[in-house]
Formats: sequence, structure tokens, C-alpha cells
Amino acid sequence: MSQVRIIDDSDGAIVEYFSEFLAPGDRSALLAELAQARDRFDRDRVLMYGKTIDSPRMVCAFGDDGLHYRYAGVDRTTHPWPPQLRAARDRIAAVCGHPFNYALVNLYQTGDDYIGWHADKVSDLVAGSSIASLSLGAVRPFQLRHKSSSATHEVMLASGSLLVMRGTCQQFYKHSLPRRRGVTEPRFNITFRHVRSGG
Ligand SMILES: O=C(O)CCC(=O)C(=O)O
Ligand SMILES: [Fe+2]
Repeated sequence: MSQVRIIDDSDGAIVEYFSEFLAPGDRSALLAELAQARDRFDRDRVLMYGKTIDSPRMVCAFGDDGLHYRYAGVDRTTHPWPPQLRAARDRIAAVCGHPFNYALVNLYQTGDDYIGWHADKVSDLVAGSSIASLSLGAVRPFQLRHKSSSATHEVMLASGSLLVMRGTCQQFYKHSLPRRRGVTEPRFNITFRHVRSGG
């Protein structure tokens, strides 16, 4: 596993990338587990420019009992932690130095699925906690863009890699996973978050 610092700003935004965070055996075990939960995934109904549309990706949430995390007007049911996801969560917590109680899983079935420019909502998260993003399946480019300078960074997110966004990242940067025509393989992405209880 190698560790690269993608962003380390005077503003306090930090983004780190760990290639091969998950060994191939753990990767396929987690992929199989997520594939098994496939019927729990569905598209969010999101409000965009005054219209409600289906999100261009499928979504499923896992987490501790009774947790709520609302984003883009969506409040999803949280499923209990399956074993492989729980094991990955615990390894990521050890690297980040704090626990995680929520995982939002995106399924991009082909290169036509994407997530547009946004910053993650941090007001419901424990102050100072990281957002840790684990990728499985198709390799897709991930972009980060500074909100005022527009300085842009692109990282190819390999299967089994971990990207950690922390510090003031969400305050100063937006991120996106653009469409990638020609990609026919699915990609799962799991963002682990530490949601404030009662939030
Ligand atoms: O799929 C990714 O790599 C990013 C997902 C993301 O930004 C999100 O779920 O908020
Ligand atoms: Fe995000």
C-alpha cells in the first residue's frame, strides 16, 4: 500500500490517497457482499433546478441503529453492517484515528452513471472527522476543484483504493466523479462517515 498526499493546503484542506488499501481477497469478498445486497440499492429522488429527478447512480446506506444522515433532501433507511463492510470500516477507523458509524454506498453501473460537483454536508458529522472513500470495481477519475481558485486535481480511483478527505476539504473544495463513456464495468464507492448521534 502506498500513501500519496493529493492536497495539503494552507487553508487546512487535506486529501490523501492509499492505493491497494484492500488486498485482492478482501476486495472480492466485499464486492460479493455488496452484490448480494444489490436489491437494497435504488436511485435517490433529488431536487435539481426545481425539478425532482432520479440520481444518476444507485445508493444504499449502512450504519449503526437509529442513525439519520440527510443529504440533498434525502433521508435513507440505514441497513445494519454486514461483516466485510464492518471489517473494512474498522481498518479505516484505525488509519483515520476515529470511529465511523455510517457508510453511504454508491453504485455506478456503467460509465454513464456519475456524481456531479458538490461538497459533502458536514454539519451532521462529528467536527474534525474525516470522510473516507473506498472504491471497488471499475477505475474511474475523481476530481476535486477549489471553490474560489478553481485549482483542479484528478485522481484515478483504483479498485481497493482509499481516498481520505479531511480538515477543511468540504469547506474549500467541491468534488465529482464525471461520466466516462465506454466504461461498461460497475463501480461501488463507499464513503465512511462519523455522523453526530441525534443528527
Ligand atoms: O464515488 C465517489 O468516488 C464519490 C462519491 C461522493 O462524492 C459522495 O457520495 O458524496
Ligand atoms: Fe461527495
